[in-house]
Amino acid sequence: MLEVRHLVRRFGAVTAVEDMSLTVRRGEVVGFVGANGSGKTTTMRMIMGVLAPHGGEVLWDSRPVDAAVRRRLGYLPEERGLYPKQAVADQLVYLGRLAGSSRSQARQTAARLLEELGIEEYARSPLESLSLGNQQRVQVAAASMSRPVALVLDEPFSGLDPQAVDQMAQMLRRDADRGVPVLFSSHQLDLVERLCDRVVVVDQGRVVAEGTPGQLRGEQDPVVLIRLEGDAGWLRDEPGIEIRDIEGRQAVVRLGSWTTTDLLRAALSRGGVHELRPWQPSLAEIFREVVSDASGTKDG
Ligand SMILES: Nc1ncnc2c1ncn2[C@@H]1O[C@H](COP(=O)(O)OP(=O)(O)OP(=O)(O)O)[C@@H](O)[C@H]1O
Repeated sequence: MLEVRHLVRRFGAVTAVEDMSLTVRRGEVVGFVGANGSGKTTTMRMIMGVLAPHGGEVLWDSRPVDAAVRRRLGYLPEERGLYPKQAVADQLVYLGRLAGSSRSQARQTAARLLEELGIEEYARSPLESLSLGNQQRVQVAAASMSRPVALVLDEPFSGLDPQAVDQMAQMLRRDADRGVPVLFSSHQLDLVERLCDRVVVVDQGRVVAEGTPGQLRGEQDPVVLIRLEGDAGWLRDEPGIEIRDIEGRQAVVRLGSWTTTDLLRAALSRGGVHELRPWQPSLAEIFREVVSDASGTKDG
């Protein structure tokens, strides 16, 4: 189990990470989401020991991570970091050997990873001759060469086409199923929602929400969809509810101080109601909400 406890990191006057705590258990894929500059990369760098924390600690199986454990953490850094001119497979084999594999073991692992990621045909090509998306796949293969005990991936999905996204997602899921905790950052919230067991939402260097996508939804006021016989515009003038979306006869409404019955009664007094049902907000909507709530609390 990978644990981050109360990490702090400043850069001059800027506090990039204020008080970051999170856990990634074996078999779990955890999505790390937050606006630009919210402290995800800085946290990952501290997990990897690339950057020293100003407070807090990183634990592996309840013990502070040391150099030996760090060698076994697979890392996809934001700045990437393979050699553009060297052949893809050679770099992977080199990384495998650095992590203690024999040459033949490393070759086997490299071949398997390239195949899983659908880029085996480029094994002998220099990295720079690949498209950016394919280079990205090689970078992720590189993070997996050390037979990692955990994976820490900074935006592994950025720049990938839908097919590559699926291959990468399957690979991470397979790693997790083998017992490897996976932490990855992403701005693609639909993907995070699809792939993750848990989501950690950060804002201004601290965790503002955490849980399964289902739990995060449960913490919100109920949101309902209502479809009326007539125009739904009157809902805009009702205090105590919040319009999320409104178009013609249909609206998506956050109930706030209203109950579903209040809404039904108000709607029926104005005509027929064709449909009234719970609305599942997307992770993107939840994200907007928790981040704006957290910023509001701070400013106030
Ligand atoms: N080396 C550095 N020197 C100065 N400031 C830094 C440095 N690294 C990060 N920061 C600042 O720390 C804050 C957090 O940055 P960080 O890169 O961790 O955010 P992030 O959540 O990964 O953002 P993004 O989603 O844009 O990658 C930002 O304000 C950033 O400008």
